[in-house]
Amino acid sequence: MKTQYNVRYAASPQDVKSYDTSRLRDEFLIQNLLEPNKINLVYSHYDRFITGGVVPTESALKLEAIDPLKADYFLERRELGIINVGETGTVTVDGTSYVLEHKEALYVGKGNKVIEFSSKSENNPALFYMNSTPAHMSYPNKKIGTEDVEVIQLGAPETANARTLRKYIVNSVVDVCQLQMGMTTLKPGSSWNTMPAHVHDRRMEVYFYFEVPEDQAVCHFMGQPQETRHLWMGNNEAVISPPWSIHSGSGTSSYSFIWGMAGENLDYGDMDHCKINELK
Ligand SMILES: O=C(O)C(=O)C[C@H](O)C(=O)CO
Ligand SMILES: [Zn+2]
Repeated sequence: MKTQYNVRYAASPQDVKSYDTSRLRDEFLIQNLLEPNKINLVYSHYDRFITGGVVPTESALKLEAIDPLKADYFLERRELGIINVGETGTVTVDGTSYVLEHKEALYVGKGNKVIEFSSKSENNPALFYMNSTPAHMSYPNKKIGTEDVEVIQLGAPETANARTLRKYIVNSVVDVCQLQMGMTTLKPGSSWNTMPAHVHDRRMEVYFYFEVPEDQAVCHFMGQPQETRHLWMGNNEAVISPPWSIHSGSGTSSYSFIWGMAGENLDYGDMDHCKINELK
């Protein structure tokens, strides 16, 4: 089987308080997303958000509908965002090909039937990271190059949180139903992302950490602001953040991550910030 998937259910914050390390990791951590010649998908019941990884090597890989969708094709009722974190690759959507270089993205609207992924080089493949959410209408497909993104600088070296945030799939760049995606890169010497931390009860979120050196790690914090937990994460791993949870991390080196969100609104700035000195 070239397409593999698993399902994650939603949990109440009251229940999550009692999870031990392995239960916390089983419920929220997503490992082994990027495997050669495979499409790996995780279907979360938080906003029915799908997190995926596609690594085409010897042949093209086709995105098939998975059983939980009970759909004739994957995008029958969904939209899709793809960011290539590997080498040059191509995504073909109903016969139209989009070449995605490293850190380029593609938005694919509801209703597109045949989505295929390929790499220019089998030995240096594309690494397609994907997020997909239910969609109520069909918006045009759009490639988002590195020059199309909205870039903001956040944090400062003094607070170890200097970082560059790039908005790829937001409604000021591309028409979308509910999906938002972007990428944040820590500046050398800074370790903290998303600090001050925030929650947004209106949206869930998934973070995918990459560019984490092999022998380094990111400690990701989740949970209600006064009841936090942590998960140690390695390169190319993702973590599901429920709407009631903070999502913030500190790395033992600089790193990047892709954030993806879905839910009640498309307002990137709709966040309830937490006072750093009140976190528990
Ligand atoms: O570094 C940051 O801050 C982020 O990247 C925050 C995410 O974009 C986010 O959590 C949006 O809700
Ligand atoms: Zn957030």
